[in-house]
Amino acid sequence: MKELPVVDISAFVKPDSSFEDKEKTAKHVHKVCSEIGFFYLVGHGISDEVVNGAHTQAREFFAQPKEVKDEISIRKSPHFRGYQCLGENVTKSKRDWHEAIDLYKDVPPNDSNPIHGHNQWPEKPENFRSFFENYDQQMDKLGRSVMRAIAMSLGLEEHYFDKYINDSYMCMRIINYPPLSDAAEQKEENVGDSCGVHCDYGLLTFVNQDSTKNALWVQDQSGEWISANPLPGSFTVNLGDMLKLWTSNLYQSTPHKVIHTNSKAQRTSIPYFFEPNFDAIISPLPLSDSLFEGKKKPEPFQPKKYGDHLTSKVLGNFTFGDTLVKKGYN
Ligand SMILES: N=C(N)NCCCC[C@H](N)C(=O)O
Ligand SMILES: O=C(O)CCC(=O)C(=O)O
Ligand SMILES: [Fe+2]
Repeated sequence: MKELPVVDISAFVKPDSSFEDKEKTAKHVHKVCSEIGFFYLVGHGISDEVVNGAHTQAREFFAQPKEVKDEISIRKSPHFRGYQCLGENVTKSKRDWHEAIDLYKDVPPNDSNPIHGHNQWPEKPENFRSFFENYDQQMDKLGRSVMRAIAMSLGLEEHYFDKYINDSYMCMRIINYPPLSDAAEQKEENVGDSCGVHCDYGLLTFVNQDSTKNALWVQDQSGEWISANPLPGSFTVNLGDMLKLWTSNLYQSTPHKVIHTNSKAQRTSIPYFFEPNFDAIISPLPLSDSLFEGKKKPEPFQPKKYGDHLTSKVLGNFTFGDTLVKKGYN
């Protein structure tokens, strides 16, 4: 069985690393991003306490009765932020069998786009909000470090991406997956997977998985599905659509899905999406032909504003999407 590669990012996390150490890491990053676009990240500097704490917070929130969780229901937010119950998220017209809290960068509501607004935070657990605000800060810093490695891996200056990510539009999902068999037992209609096949929308996703095995699956370039079993001490990282666009398909925005069937236990996972600035225009980078060794360099893609891509995806993600369209959000 194939396994995902491991990337040690410490040369970009520690201050005062040598240029040689960074170059070595960047070379490896290049190989991994062009071959699969999914890897385990170690040497990231985030403490076990923070990594595990996210699961403790998540489990405590999801263990509450539905009425309590619905106090911050996403249906109450015109900004797509808050709690979505089982089956409320949709992927490729099928209902996903998970419940989640969706968070985005907190910004004043603004008529230019429906997603802009404030998050909904639960009353309990008590320190949930401060925990995840701190988590966001730490992950944002890590995202910038990995983007410096990505810049060098593409033969660009280390800080090339800084101006595109200095106001990154954070997205985070705090997810709970009951076993998929529950949906069948409860005769739920139109349920697909725990989370159906999709690619992520931005730059880098840092998935903080619990220890459940054989749940997250990744499709490689040959079409084979590989299990992204959690590796203790690592984040499971994948690239999003904006890196694929930036690199004209040299780097992969890898399709993945979640199927949680193999146990009676709930699975928690907290993907942190490190994104460009909302208004960043992503235009294909002027990459050297030599980077494409062996591969055909495709015609550059059309430039896109990241925020437009995010909005078009998010608007289609919920069972109540039609209502939103009728309300004039689309
Ligand atoms: N912010 C991100 N990347 N969220 C990914 C959610 C994936 C499932 C969603 N229903 C979909 O179809 O995309
Ligand atoms: O549950 C996971 O580990 C991954 C979830 C995911 O792919 C997503 O929410 O985009
Ligand atoms: Fe994903």
